[in-house]
Amino acid sequence: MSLVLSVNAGSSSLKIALFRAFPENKDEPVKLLLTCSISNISTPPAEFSYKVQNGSTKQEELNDIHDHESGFSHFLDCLDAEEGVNREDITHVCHRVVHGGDYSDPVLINDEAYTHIERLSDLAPLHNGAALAVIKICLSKSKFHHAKSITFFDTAFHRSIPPHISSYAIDQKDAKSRGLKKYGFHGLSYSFILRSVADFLQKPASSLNLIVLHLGSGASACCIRQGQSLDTSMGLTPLHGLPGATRSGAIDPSLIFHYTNKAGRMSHDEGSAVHLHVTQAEHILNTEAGWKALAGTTDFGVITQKREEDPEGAGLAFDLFVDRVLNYVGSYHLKLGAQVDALVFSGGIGEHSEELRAVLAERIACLGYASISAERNAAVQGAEDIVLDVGVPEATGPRLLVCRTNEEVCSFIFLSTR
Ligand SMILES: Nc1ncnc2c1ncn2[C@@H]1O[C@H](COP(=O)(O)OP(=O)(O)O)[C@@H](O)[C@H]1O
Ligand SMILES: CC(=O)OP(=O)(O)O
Ligand SMILES: [Mg+2]
Repeated sequence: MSLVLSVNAGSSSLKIALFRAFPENKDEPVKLLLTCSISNISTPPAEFSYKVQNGSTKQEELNDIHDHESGFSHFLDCLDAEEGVNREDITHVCHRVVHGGDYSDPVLINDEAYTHIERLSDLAPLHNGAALAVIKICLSKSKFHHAKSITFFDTAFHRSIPPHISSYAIDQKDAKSRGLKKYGFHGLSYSFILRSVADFLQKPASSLNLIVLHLGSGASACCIRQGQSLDTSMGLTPLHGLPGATRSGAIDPSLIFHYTNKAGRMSHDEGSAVHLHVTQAEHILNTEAGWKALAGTTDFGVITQKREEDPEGAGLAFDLFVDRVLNYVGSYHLKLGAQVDALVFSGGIGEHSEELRAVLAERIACLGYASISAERNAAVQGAEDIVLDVGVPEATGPRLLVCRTNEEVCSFIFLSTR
């Protein structure tokens, strides 16, 4: 018997799952033992939830968790108090690492891989550093005696994007020497969704054309053709594409050069302009923009509730998000030659916002997509299924699905099928 820990360091969350595997007996089913989820990780109080399968659940707000490292340490304290679980039995720790550059396969962490991921931290400032902080704890012999740490990269799923889509229209010699191209992210989520939707539709994954919306604190869209990523909305970094909890998403790149910390003033406004260093502008666009800037909250649930009473804040944020999502659905529909099996909603917002699903479904109905069923849409919240159809039962055209994504399981499945 061996225990496998899977860790997903998201921008606002840390999600962890512990599995029991039987490497010596392939017929013995793998068992999920417990899960832990810490959200609002950098805006205390963090929400800590810890659930033992068929056992106890702990849910609390904690002020002493302020980053991924303190969150993971708190999880380990809970794990140590768990009867029947011995940390010594953990043989593998799977880590989701958002930016893997040109790595196409999972990597066993050694000094070289660690340094490589560290170097890529500038390209995923909200993510790679957080994952490395957790990896560092797992590499410490006092914490994990025999465990191997393996990294699974979000970027790997998008290696199939062809050059005319992944290249930027800049000098290709510079672009190639400096690795400046679209990498794309949320790849573990997209590969879990592809596998789950294929099971649900009972079709081979390699035959599916999907438009998938992973809408969470970081939000992206992916165009999947014949089971492979053809395009995705994030780019060189996870900042591009759709706006998120604290990220601006796509902007005119020139905005950076006109941006001052006295919002609205242009650089030619002599005397009053406050010049920001480019890296400060990048920091603001990553951490002070998105819902936080528009509506004063990072919670899309609150935005949804307040959109009528606060049209200039929450209302603007909601409508702007709908507009940006439509940009991608429309263009991906064309890239797939209108041959789409399903549009899939996922991520914290996609899985929980009945309202956003309803508004988006209404807007894309003109392309022949299934009409949304109000009843099925409302029933998503209480359901346990991984994939749900929210279209009306007699619908024709591309299906409307919701998939509860699971990036922790995805890396584990990869490990267990090798
Ligand atoms: N009921 C809800 N309605 C709308 N949005 C929600 C709801 N519940 C959670 N969310 C959104 O989901 C986000 C978290 O998404 P998730 O994919 O779990 O995050 P992360 O990107 O950190 O992995 C929250 O910040 C919140 O905006
Ligand atoms: C890539 C990314 O934005 O990830 P997350 O949504 O987990 O922050
Ligand atoms: Mg996430």
